[in-house]
Amino acid sequence: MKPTIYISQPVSEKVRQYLNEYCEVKEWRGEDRIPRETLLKEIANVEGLLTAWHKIDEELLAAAPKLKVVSNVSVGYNNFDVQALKERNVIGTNTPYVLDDTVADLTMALILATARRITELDKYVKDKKWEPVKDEEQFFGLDVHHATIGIIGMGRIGEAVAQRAKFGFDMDVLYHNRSRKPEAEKKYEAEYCELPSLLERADFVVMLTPLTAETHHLLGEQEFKQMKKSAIFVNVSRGQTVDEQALIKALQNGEIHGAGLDVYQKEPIEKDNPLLEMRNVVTVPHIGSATAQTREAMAMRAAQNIVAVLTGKGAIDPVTD
Ligand SMILES: NC(=O)c1ccc[n+]([C@@H]2O[C@H](COP(=O)([O-])OP(=O)(O)OC[C@H]3O[C@@H](n4cnc5c(N)ncnc54)[C@H](O)[C@@H]3O)[C@@H](O)[C@H]2O)c1
Ligand SMILES: O=C(O)[C@H](O)CO
Repeated sequence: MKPTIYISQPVSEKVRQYLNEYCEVKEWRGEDRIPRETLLKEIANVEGLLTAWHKIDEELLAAAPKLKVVSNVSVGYNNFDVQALKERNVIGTNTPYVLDDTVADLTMALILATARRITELDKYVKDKKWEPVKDEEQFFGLDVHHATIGIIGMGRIGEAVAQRAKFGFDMDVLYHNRSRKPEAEKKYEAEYCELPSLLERADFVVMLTPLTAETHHLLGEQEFKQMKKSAIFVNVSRGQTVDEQALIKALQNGEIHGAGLDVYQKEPIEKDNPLLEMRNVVTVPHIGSATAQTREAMAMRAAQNIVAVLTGKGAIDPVTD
């Protein structure tokens, strides 16, 4: 008999067909995101759950006593209580590698858009304010090429950003990571720095660590003060790796030049968040991996993880801590 799984978010026909080969598939078909109470009821008898954003904690695991695997359609798994999964012998999986280039592209887009004021000046043109001017200084931005990038979290995506920065834009690459990466140092002529030194030297500070207890508010008031006044901060990791109030203050006080943001303390961002009023801040709605090809690859990888566990082969991408 095939194991039953639950899919709490839309997947393509191709992914559904693949899962159907190995599993009885139950699926959320509502217009909106599935409410948690509904999810808890739906998973009462399933062995696998494919999800992307639900909190996977003791309450959810207790509601699904037959569960063997929770497969996240996401590389970040800060929605998992890993200890609770371990205690219940449930395997958690994520989707590394398949999204690295797409997220790195978005990171470079945020760097460029903020430095060259793309969204601000796009609005200016579309607001029909463009008139012949004597002094074009009002349109000036900052150079990205040959500047110094500081990558905090030199993992899979961090390296994909370093590759673009080094070979696409001739940038000097500094990085801070849990451990040194000699191969990356060679490949991108990257220099390892302690955090304060990276913050002092980088023109572009890019946050790419996972959200963990250790990285929660890794950047706060003191760290923004350490950055150059001309620095641009880019966050593509998780909103909570940064103290958002401190970021807002640093921008308001001119302690940094600007910010490019894909992630926020609260998502969707609150309508009265001061970041939304700042011309020097580029905001996008958590779209790091949001291309059709990459989201399909992520969903397929998540499906393969579920099947691998439920057919006894062992997870391809188990999360361990
Ligand atoms: N915005 C988006 O749409 C989007 C998309 C993909 C990933 N992400 C985020 O990016 C994160 C990174 O993804 P990845 O695939 O590169 O992960 P990864 O595990 O390959 O890399 C993370 C790196 O951060 C380092 N790190 C961890 N804790 C640290 C600390 N305290 N100080 C310094 N370095 C630390 C690790 O050593 C590792 O090298 C994900 O966990 C996710 O939160 C966001
Ligand atoms: O961690 C991830 O994969 C992204 O944030 C996608 O949601």
